[in-house]
Amino acid sequence: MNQSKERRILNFVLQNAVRGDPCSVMETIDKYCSEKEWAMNVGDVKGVILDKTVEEINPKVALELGTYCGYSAVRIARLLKAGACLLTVEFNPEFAAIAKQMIEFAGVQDKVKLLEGPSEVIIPQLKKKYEVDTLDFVFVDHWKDRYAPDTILLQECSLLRKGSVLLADNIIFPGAPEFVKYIRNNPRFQCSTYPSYLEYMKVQDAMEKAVFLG
Ligand SMILES: O=C(NC/C=C/[C@H]1O[C@@H](n2ccc(=O)cc2)[C@H](O)[C@@H]1O)c1cc([N+](=O)[O-])cc(O)c1O
Ligand SMILES: [Mg+2]
Repeated sequence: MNQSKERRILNFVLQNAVRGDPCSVMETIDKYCSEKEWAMNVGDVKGVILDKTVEEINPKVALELGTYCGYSAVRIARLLKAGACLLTVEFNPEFAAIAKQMIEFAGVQDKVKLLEGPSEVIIPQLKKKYEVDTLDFVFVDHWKDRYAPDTILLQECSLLRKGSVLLADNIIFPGAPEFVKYIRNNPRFQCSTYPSYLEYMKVQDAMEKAVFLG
């Protein structure tokens, strides 16, 4: 049976990127997805907003919802300081297997823990099973109708502390209207919007940054 797009992206990286070099892996994925097959990586334009947010926070414990092929996991992990870690949640076994190989090829596997399962199952396990106290940073990039319920779940599980930062992708396209309505009207979050462009396309998109006020 013919291989998936995600498998083709991984193979292109394995054949063309420099092993152990996260930037090379990111550039190679961006090259493939802008020239050959579009894919829903955060990409090189919105990726700069992600970079700046991670560098500003310098998180010790970061969470990503929606690993996909591992592009943003590599992007985030390359910026983490010694002793810091990224927990990334993926529930599609095929994508998880691809992301695992992508993360290892990039050489950031010591900073990344890939958790397989749906976010609504994994989030309540973070404290006891994965020994998380609170999260410094959360990159939200999974199913758009899960953004709001999972933000609520993070609070219910006491995983956010004063100053925890959420960064959500795709606020404009495909859009996450329930999340935007929830977060911007919630006095416990300080929100700011970063207009940008959809990965690999001349289509408007934006990222939303929400700081939990405790
Ligand atoms: O739909 C989008 N993203 C959904 C991502 C979903 C990913 O999150 C995982 N997951 C992990 C845990 C879960 O609980 C649920 C899903 C899924 O298995 C998938 O790997 C999207 C679409 C466009 N677009 O242009 O169409 C652009 C983007 O940047 C996007 O992010
Ligand atoms: Mg996205």
